[in-house]
Parts: sequence; C-alpha cells; structure tokens
Amino acid sequence: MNKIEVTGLHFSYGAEAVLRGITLSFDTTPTAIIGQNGAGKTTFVKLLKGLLKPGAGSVVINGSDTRETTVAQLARQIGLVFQNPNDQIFKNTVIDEVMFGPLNIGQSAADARRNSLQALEMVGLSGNLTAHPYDLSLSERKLVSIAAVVAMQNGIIILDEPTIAQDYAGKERIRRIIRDLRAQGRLIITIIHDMDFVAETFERVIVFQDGKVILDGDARTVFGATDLLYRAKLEPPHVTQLCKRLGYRETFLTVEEFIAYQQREVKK
Ligand SMILES: Nc1ncnc2c1ncn2[C@@H]1O[C@H](COP(=O)(O)OP(=O)(O)OP(=O)(O)O)[C@@H](O)[C@H]1O
Repeated sequence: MNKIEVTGLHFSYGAEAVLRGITLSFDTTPTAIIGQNGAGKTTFVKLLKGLLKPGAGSVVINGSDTRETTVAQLARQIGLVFQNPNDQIFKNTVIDEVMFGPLNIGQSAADARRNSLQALEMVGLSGNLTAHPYDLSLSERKLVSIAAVVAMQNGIIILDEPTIAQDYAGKERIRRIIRDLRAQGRLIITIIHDMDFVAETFERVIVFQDGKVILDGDARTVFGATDLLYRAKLEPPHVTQLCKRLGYRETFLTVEEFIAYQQREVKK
C-alpha cells in the first residue's frame, strides 16, 4: 500500500498563508507537481514528509496522520531527494553515503549494503563505490542522492528537481529510474520546472498556483489547458507550444508523437 490522502490542507509561515486548501490523493501513478517559484510546492512536499505539520486539514500517509506520526516513523515510508545534492551528502565514499539512510532506519548492515548496491546499480554508479562524492560531477552527485533514498526501500519517493544539472543522457537515466521505481510499485512524486521532461515522463500533472491546485489530470489534458497555464506563468512543453502556434488542434507532448502524426497524415 503506497497511498497519500491530503484533505483541506492549509499552511502558513507566520502570517504568510502559503497553502490554501489543498485536497489531493496519490496512488502509484508517477506524478509531477509544477508551478511558478513560490507557488508552495516545496512546502507541500515537506508537509507530506512530516517535516512540517498542517495548520489545518490533514496529510495521511498509508493510513497514518502525519500529526500523530514522528518524522522518524515517516522516514520508513517516504523519502525525499533534495534539489541540491550538496544539502544531503556528507560521507566520504559513495557506498557509505548511500548506506547511511538504510542503516539509520534500522536495516541490518547486510540488507543496507545489498539495497545500496542495487540502488547504485539502478542509477549507474556501481563502478564508483569508493569514490569521494565530491570527486564526482554535480549530476553524478544528484544520482548518489537518489540512490541513497532508493536504498531505504521507501514505498513513496519525492524527487525535487531531479533533472537539474543533467545532460540528455542523465535525463534519460532519470526517466529510466522513475520507470523502474514505478514498476516496483513505488509512488513517485516530482517537483519540476522542466516541462519537456514532464510531458515525456509523467502520467499525472498537478499545477500549483498561489498555494492552490488549479489543474490536476493526465499530462495531455493539463498541457492542453494553455490559457490556465499561461495565467499560472507556466510555459507548456516546447513541442506543444510549437504545434499550437502552427494551428494544430491536438495537444502533442513529444516530438516523436508529432512526427508519427505527420507521417500518418502524409500517408492518407
Ligand atoms: N522557511 C520559510 N520561512 C518563511 N517563508 C518561507 C519559508 N519557506 C518558504 N517560504 C515562503 O513560502 C512561499 C512558498 O515557498 P515554496 O518554497 O514552498 O514554493 P515553491 O513553489 O517550492 O517555489 P520554488 O519553485 O522556487 O522552489 C514563498 O513565498 C516562500 O518565500
């Protein structure tokens, strides 16, 4: 069971209301949360992780209300990969770094090592076990921080901007990781500004604006709602924008999709 139920969630930092009535359910559909800077995305995922507690409303993770659950208990169910890996990494070797989380939540040394080796295999860093994380590139460090959370075997994983500092190959790798985690039945939620990657990768997209959800649906429906997106100061994916400007009524999410459509039209 990997499930999140958020009901009537409000949160303020002092007098500043940041989340203003959010109701959402999450199952194992890979989901992207998008929204302009300051929309409340990071605050929302901190509430999911139990690092912040609701001002009003509730967050229920696999049946447990976060107000009645400690951060340590939640850490066994939900993992958060920070936007900046440098905020997360502090050990001297890659393998020690990745094993830290699993050991910390009570896995045996043997289990922690096995899960860490599998996670490093998944992110493509099995050849770097004894490297110092700071001798790796920023994009590789990001993969180390993903492996460190994957190895904890949480059913729910939140990624904050996973594609930052990733080149094309890195993005392909992250796409595969998300697909593999989904195939394992894990629930993946990602905060992200890279709309092309969202359109190519996520089945469900949720749009935050000023602490509220203004759109929630499959990627094609959300990216087809261009007026609402522009009002939320978001740009649809490049291929979606191009095709709309060329006058197509359909919402295209990927270049491949558009090419396939054109080839079908030519044959008619
Ligand atoms: N610790 C804090 N104390 C006070 N205000 C905060 C704190 N963290 C965030 N805020 C404010 O809350 C609002 C929402 O911030 P949040 O980081 O949740 O937005 P976001 O959608 O994640 O933005 P970004 O895309 O820039 O990461 C912003 O106005 C921000 O300045």
